[in-house]
Amino acid sequence: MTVRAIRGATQLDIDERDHLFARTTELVLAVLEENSLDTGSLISILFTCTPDLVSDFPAAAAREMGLGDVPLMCATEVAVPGALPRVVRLMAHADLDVPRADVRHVYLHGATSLRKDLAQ
Ligand SMILES: O=C(O)C(=O)C[C@]1(C(=O)O)C=C[C@@H](O)C=C1
Repeated sequence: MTVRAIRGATQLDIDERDHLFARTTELVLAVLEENSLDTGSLISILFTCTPDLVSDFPAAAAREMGLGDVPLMCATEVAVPGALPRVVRLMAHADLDVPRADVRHVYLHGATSLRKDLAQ
C-alpha cells in the first residue's frame, strides 16, 4: 500500500450551511475524481475552516455524502491577518499508488489564488 497526502481547498461565497455542504462535497468529489480514487481508498480527511466560517462542520458534509466510515476531523486555520476569507481546506490521506509528484491537489473557486504553483 502506498499512502499519499492530497491537498484541497475551496472558497465559499457566504457562510451558510447549505453552501458549506455544497462546496465541501464538490471539493471532496473533485479530489477523488482528479486522483481516480474511490471512497474505499480514503484513510482519513482533516478539514480546516478559516475562523470566519462557523455555519457547520465540513466533516458533517463529508458524512452526508457517505464518508461516515472515514476518520474525519475539523480544525480552525491560523488567523493570519489579511488571509483569504471563507476557505475550507482539506488534507486527505489515501491509498494512492502513484509517485508523490503525480498526486493531483485541487483548489477550487477563489482558493485557486492560494497555490498558483498547483493550479490545474
Ligand atoms: O495550500 C493552502 O491552502 C494554503 O493556503 C497555503 C499554505 C502554505 O503556505 O503552504 C498555507 C496555509 C495552509 O494551512 C496550508 C498551506
